[in-house]
Amino acid sequence: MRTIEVFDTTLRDGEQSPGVNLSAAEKLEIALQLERLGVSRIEAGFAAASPGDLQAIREIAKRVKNSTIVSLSRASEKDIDKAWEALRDAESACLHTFIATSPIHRKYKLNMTKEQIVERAVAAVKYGKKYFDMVEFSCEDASRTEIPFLIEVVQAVVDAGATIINLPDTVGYTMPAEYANIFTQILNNVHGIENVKLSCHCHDDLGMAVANTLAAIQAGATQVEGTINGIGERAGNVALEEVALALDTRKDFYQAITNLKLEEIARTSKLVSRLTGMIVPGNKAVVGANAFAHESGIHQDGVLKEVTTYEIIRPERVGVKSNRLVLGKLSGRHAFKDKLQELGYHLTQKELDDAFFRFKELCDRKKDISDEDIIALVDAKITNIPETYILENIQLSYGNHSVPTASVRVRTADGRVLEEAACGNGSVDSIYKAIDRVTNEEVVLEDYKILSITQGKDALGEVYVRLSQGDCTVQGRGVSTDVLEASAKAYLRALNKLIVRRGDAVEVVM
Ligand SMILES: CC(=O)SCCNC(=O)CCNC(=O)[C@H](O)C(C)(C)COP(=O)(O)OP(=O)(O)OC[C@H]1O[C@@H](n2cnc3c(N)ncnc32)[C@H](O)[C@@H]1OP(=O)(O)O
Ligand SMILES: CC(C)C(=O)C(=O)O
Repeated sequence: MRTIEVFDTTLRDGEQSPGVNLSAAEKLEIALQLERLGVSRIEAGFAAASPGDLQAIREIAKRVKNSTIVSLSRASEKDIDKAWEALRDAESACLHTFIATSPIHRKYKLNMTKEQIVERAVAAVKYGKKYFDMVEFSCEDASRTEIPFLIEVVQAVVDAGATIINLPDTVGYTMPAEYANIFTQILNNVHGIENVKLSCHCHDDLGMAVANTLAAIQAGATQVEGTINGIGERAGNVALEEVALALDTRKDFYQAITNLKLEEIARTSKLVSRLTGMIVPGNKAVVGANAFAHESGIHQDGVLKEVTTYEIIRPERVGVKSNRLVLGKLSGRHAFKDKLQELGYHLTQKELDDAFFRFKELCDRKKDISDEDIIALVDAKITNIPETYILENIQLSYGNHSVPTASVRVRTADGRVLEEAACGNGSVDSIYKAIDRVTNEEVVLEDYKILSITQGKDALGEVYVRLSQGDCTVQGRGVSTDVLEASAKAYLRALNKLIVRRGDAVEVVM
């Protein structure tokens, strides 16, 4: 089994994400977490970019002890001097110098001939070696460079003393087989390449970063460069957590692993997301909020029976506490029952079927079903009061210049359907007057309270009422996504209790 070294560039290429600008303190916090994650190298910044970046690299170099600290520099003495200034106190330091080698970059950006590129690359490596034992050289835009010229440049910088050679797919252009071929060609044609580390560095412009990285590893790369959460210039860099998990999960295929402490991945991802402001999409591999969530009934049933039916990574492996079965309209009875048991309910089959039916009804009205929704749904039924009146329908006419009018239809325990309408001082008052008429009851409304028990615009509302009739006082509770419906349910429930207390109730089966 080969061990692939991890070179993290979250603080350099990751910071090249538009909108991201980390302070020195934020960079240090991320660097310390990357050290805990176990990355071999931390590219902390580009020392020549600004005094602030130089200072941040310097702080990181002083504090981090177990990872090598790297600064990027152009192939220029001025930049390399700055990198040394930033890294001179590091326990372990590495210079990362680069120059573009592709025809497009040579012609349009650098305006240099092939000979000048080789000369500049060699000079930079030699100058860097005066300060640093470890010098990485990158052929920027390697994947669009003529392979014979790439071999020539790499041979020249290896001879000049580079200890790591990086072949970046700078613009995310290459395809896995092509990228693998570049590594094969370099390995087969550069003398002494076996004495240096060979690194891959992929961007995700065509969504190929992970595939290309894995292809390079298969072809012999010994170091992977990337960022946490895949942040970086344009479409980003390869997401290191995805590469690490692909290798870990498919050891059988790649015969290679990284030495990352995988259980630190979730924490690292959250920290990077929080400090950079780059939100991780829910469906992102390995670290997305939904990466270990199962939504549909058939999957949930499978996971409950044997987790490996639908999970190829155990959440604990990457530091996530557990998987989640998300209850919603696509869930089935197995997952619903499991959730009820987790919440402490042990229902009979009939109660379960009834609760499941009402759960599906709620799902059609509410997108996110929380534990509180389920508790409210079950509790509303579980108190088992015989229902003399069951609410069938409410209709309301309301306008700010008209008198609110409600029409209420109820079904009685013996099967009759009754309907009445009434006007009131407000919507709730009109509903309650219509219920009084339809039930032919005279009660006093002693108290009315409304609460939101779940969150969001479609939250469940909970209404409490207290009614009295003579000496008898009863309470009722109603729950619905609609507060007027919750109000009607609470009132009817209290009336049903009142009827039970008087001994008039017809026993109904739940
Ligand atoms: C693929 C990558 O991600 S590479 C890293 C990219 N990251 C960054 O650029 C972030 C940090 N950069 C910066 O702060 C600035 O660009 C600096 C400080 C490095 C340079 O700033 P300036 O001197 O104002 O130059 P500017 O950025 O406008 O242009 C880049 C110059 O460097 C030259 N250059 C580009 N790459 C290299 C290289 N690897 N080696 C030598 N020179 C290079 C360009 O040809 C251009 O030179 P010119 O001024 O003679 O035309
Ligand atoms: C400097 C190099 C390694 C780079 O970031 C790239 O080519 O994408």
